[in-house]
Amino acid sequence: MKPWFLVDFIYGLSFTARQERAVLPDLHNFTKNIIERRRRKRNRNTATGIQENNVNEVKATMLDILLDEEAKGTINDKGIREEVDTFLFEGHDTTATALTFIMMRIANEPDIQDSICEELQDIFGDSQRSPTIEDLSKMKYLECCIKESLRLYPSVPFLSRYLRKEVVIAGYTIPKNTYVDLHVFDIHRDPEVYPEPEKFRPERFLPQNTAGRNPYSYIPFSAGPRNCIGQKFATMMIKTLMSGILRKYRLEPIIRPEDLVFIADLVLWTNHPIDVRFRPREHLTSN
Ligand code: HEM
Repeated sequence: MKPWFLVDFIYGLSFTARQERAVLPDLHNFTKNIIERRRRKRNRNTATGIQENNVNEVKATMLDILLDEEAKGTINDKGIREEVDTFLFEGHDTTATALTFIMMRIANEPDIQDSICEELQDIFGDSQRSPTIEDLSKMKYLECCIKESLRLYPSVPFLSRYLRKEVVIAGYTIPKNTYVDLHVFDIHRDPEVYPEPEKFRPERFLPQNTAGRNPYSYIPFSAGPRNCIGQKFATMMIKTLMSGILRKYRLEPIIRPEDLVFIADLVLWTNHPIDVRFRPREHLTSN
């Protein structure tokens, strides 16, 4: 953090600000295209009388709600773009990072990988059908693995808040008007809450083992009024992708967890690629 960047004028002269100005038009065009495509589709549907929220049609999306509000004059084009930006950028890198780390870790935990595959075998048998929402809800063990992976590798490694009021925590007074960083990465490695914190133990998240645990000791999706709105969707995405991959491939390690060198940026990353080997499973049968 460079405190002098807090002064807009100084930041505006920096190399970082120049880079930002160079890439911003691409980013805005990407979002504008998404909004325009939806606007055109809605206009076409209005002209032809198609109801989007008819069960036989595509369901109404959050973007539709925003476009409805625009028609009522409660939000403008820029406001819609900012909302779409938030969803795209909060949702993309975080989920991609979570997937990368869980694949790496599962590749390094062959017994745990076998247990996930047994669960998938119970759900799907030898069928290659796509998962339904009900199938996803049956993936209890995979869900524990996702939670354990997000404990060790939280996509958002720290959260920042600006204190408008003075706060006293454990006898320490933090004055108002202070920026506070909450180090999720370290909170998730507290040995008093998670004995042998570096070990990958999905059973830490079985209901009988989470009862009584302080809810703020596990915050990969943050907590409170500004927590992640996409939490359930992200978990469903990861289950869909991981189950799809593990039904077809065995994951084998290339990089070891102890070799990771982390970078705590806005999203957790490493200063090197994270490679995993995909070995096709032989027993695949078609159905
Ligand atoms: C594994 C995947 C994800 C992780 C770990 C994650 C984590 C987080 C965290 C920690 C925050 C709070 C940031 C803060 O308090 O400063 C957040 C906010 C948010 N997330 Fe996610 N997220 C994920 C996926 C998604 C997805 C898929 C979406 C959208 C479909 C999404 C949408 C949002 C939005 C809109 C916010 C802002 C909420 C607000 O400020 O009120 N996230 N996310």
